[in-house]
Amino acid sequence: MADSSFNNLTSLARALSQPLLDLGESTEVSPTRSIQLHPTRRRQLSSCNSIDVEPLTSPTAAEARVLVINTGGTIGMTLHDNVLAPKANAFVKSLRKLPILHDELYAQQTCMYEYYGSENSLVLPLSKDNKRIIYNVLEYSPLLDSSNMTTDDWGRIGKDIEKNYESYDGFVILHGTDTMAYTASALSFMCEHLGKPIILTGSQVPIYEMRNDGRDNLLGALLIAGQFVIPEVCLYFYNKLYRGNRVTKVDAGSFNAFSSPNLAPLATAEVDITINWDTVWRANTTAKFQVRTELNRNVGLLRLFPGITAATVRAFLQPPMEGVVLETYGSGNAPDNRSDLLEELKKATDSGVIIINITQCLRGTVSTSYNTGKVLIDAGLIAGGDMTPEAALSKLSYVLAKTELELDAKKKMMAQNLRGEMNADLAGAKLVLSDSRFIQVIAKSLSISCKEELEAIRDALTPPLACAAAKIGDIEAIEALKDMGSNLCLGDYDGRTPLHIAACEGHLKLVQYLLSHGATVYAKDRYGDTPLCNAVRFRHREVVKLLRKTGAHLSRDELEEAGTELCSMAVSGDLEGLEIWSLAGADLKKTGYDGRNAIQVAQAYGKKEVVAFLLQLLSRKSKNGEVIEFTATPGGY
Ligand SMILES: NC(=O)C[C@H](N)C(=O)O
Repeated sequence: MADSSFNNLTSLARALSQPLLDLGESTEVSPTRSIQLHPTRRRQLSSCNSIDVEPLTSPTAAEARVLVINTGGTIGMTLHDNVLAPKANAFVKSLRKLPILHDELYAQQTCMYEYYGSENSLVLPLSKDNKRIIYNVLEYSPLLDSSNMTTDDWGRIGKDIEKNYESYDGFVILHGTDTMAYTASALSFMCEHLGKPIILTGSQVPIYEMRNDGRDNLLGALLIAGQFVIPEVCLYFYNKLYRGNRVTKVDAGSFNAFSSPNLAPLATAEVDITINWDTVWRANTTAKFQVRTELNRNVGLLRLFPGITAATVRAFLQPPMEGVVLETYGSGNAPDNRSDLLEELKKATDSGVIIINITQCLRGTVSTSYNTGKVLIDAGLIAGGDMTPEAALSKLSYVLAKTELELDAKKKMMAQNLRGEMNADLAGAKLVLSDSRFIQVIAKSLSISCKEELEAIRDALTPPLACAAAKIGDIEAIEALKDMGSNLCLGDYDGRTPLHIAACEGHLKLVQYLLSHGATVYAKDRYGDTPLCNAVRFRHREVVKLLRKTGAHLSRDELEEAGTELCSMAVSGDLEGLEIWSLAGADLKKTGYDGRNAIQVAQAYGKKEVVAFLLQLLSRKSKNGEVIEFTATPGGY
């Protein structure tokens, strides 16, 4: 019954998805995460009554965690002998004294330092959306002016994110502005299958000065990193969030220092923070997050200028050069009457140097509209579209380091849009829901005419429709909704996304589909549950495995709680439950509330088959490729 009525809905949705009127851009609601305090933290919170403080006004405000990596830059500089230089070990101390960046009372009332460490933990005041963003600052030594940064520093940042990936909801990188666009571009390529926000920011005036842009930039970056699942490397500056590989520094003396000439901002922080979800890169993979730190340094940027000599070009293209970004005129043009130059370029590409053609213009793309552009294609150059020089260079460095690839595969990768760094072919651009007849028929029947009301209807309707389709595993219906422009990572009124529902129901194929079309494994519903928690609870083994493969993980609190859960399953002989929890990443040796682990409890209750099963699971579990063997000891574990 439910199926057939939904099929009708599906065909209705599909039939009505034809464009009728142009009603402007779709601006879907944000998949804001509802991060609630987990029982462990709540218990910790309720037991911390040793401190004589006022009772909490909002004890159940959701908490999110952000890691701030402070690499240096003006934001943390002070004047010495009339020049600015980074000052070590001063940043956190100064933030503690700023009420907009740290709420000491909340930290005290919730015994936050006991739980998250006292040295570098801070907490923002309650956000407009009733969220608490707890952040830890990891300060590098030495702090660097970003002009001193090298590819090794990018690698260090990447590794630190990888190491801490599962413990935080988002990452903020404090960085000097001078080379921030390079680092943002490089990280966007190095971070493969990213599912969480990484936001670079800094300032033009040190945070220690009375008038500065550092406080606002840090605050905005933290609020976005802690509240929105934007799976991208971004740059936040002067109230705007940009895609990191689209920006370039355009002003040395203004707070508005960056520009993203070929892509509108991903978000703006005005009275409200508005995310442009249509532009945000959507996850499309079931692979796990990883950071590639190998980068090829034999790359360079060469800017054409009238009268450049063939000798200069030849010298630049000499070994060990392996990849060059050639900045050409206008829409990708070079002199077609300079065979000496073109020959040098051709010789280099023939010998295996990859040369990417990008424009010297701030805005626009390379094309082959002119013969002066076509000659470069004939010389073996690859069109770099509308990439910034920073993006093109770091992409080249990343792609050339993939030693497992042949030259042709590397060239192909360079021409592809890997992380939204270049404009994909816009032919066949997707329909947005506001263009569809479906929404307009509803709007008409409700006598709705203005764009805002229409958007409100659309945002209210599509997530529950997608969830209803997910309930019965109807991939076609989900596909129809997606084609109408629906964002599949949006949740219903309880923050439950189609992925949550599909995980509960065990629809493996749909889970696979959703993960390949924008759903995020990091979505949390109103109760703080992730799709992984749901799949575990409803015992869908294969779904658990797929979500884990995609990078889903239990939170620190859930891992803590797992000990007690495992013990009670051991007592009841619930082998299936034990296996599912183990697959989800629970530590089978984790102790429960009475200090015993599941094996000890099973032994105490004489559950021999449970002990044997747990031992078998443990011996199967491998860490870093090593099989961990456990043998029963008379005293237990
Ligand atoms: N505003 C800044 O951060 C500039 C500084 N020289 C840097 O890039 O580290």
